Amino acid sequence: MKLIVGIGGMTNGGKTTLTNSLLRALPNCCVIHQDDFFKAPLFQPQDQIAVGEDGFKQWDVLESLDMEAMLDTVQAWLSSPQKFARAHGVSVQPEASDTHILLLEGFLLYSFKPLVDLYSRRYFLTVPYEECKWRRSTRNYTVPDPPGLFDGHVWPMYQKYRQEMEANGVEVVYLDGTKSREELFREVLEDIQNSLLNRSQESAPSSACPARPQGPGRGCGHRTARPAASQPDIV
Ligand SMILES: Nc1ncnc2c1ncn2[C@@H]1O[C@H](COP(=O)(O)OP(=O)(O)OP(=O)(O)O)[C@@H](O)[C@H]1O
Ligand SMILES: NC(=O)c1ccc[n+]([C@@H]2O[C@H](CO)[C@@H](O)[C@H]2O)c1
Repeated sequence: MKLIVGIGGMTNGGKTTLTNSLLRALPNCCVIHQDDFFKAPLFQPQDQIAVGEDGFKQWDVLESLDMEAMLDTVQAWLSSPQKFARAHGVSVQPEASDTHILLLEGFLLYSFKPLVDLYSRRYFLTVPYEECKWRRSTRNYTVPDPPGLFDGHVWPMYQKYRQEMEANGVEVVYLDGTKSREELFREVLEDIQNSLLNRSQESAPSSACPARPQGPGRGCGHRTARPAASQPDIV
């Protein structure tokens, strides 16, 4: 069973923090960080990041990311999660060897069409504007934010892409990033575990579920876990 989970949402919503906790807790779990696909690798010239009419480097637009390369990496995982795990130093747990989870972490996860349908779960972390701006001001990015970047570029692009995502009907599970790290972790871990349980019950041979009270084609009637909240599992 393969599950691709998106940990998306706004800058400084807490995506990396949550992702790292989930990575430690979930079996056979790999991660791909969208920030690794900026067209400006560390220690190389940043000439692929356009400068806008506002004078700011346009970091927060999809064109600044090599999304084809990110998609290739996801497809490498899909074609052999075992091999991908080994190559990324994740040791496969024998007792859960048929379960593989891929976390995608990033701020523009749901704006690149070829990726959108690959997710089994799409989470979207948000915090209020003031909190976001404050958290961002405390960060040290490899390329420091020039003065005015947040209000002039980062926040307007966040609003634009979020509006597009919603207008396109992409279903996400919103998470309140002002909750404690522990609460967010528990909430998402439980939801992913329920997805796994539902998936394994759906794929169980029908002989394991002789009584099908929900009628043909509706899956196993022994479902005990909370049903998936927002969209079917499709991987
Ligand atoms: N639940 C939380 N409550 C309070 N602070 C948090 C929480 N989660 C993360 N933080 C803090 O907020 C800041 C951003 O967290 P993190 O790096 O996880 O966010 P992010 O969404 O990955 O950011 P970006 O992708 O923009 O770098 C960090 O200083 C982190 O310690
Ligand atoms: N990771 C980087 O190289 C980098 C460089 C410049 C800006 N950023 C910011 O990262 C955020 C996404 O995590 C975006 O809001 C970028 O502005 C990242």
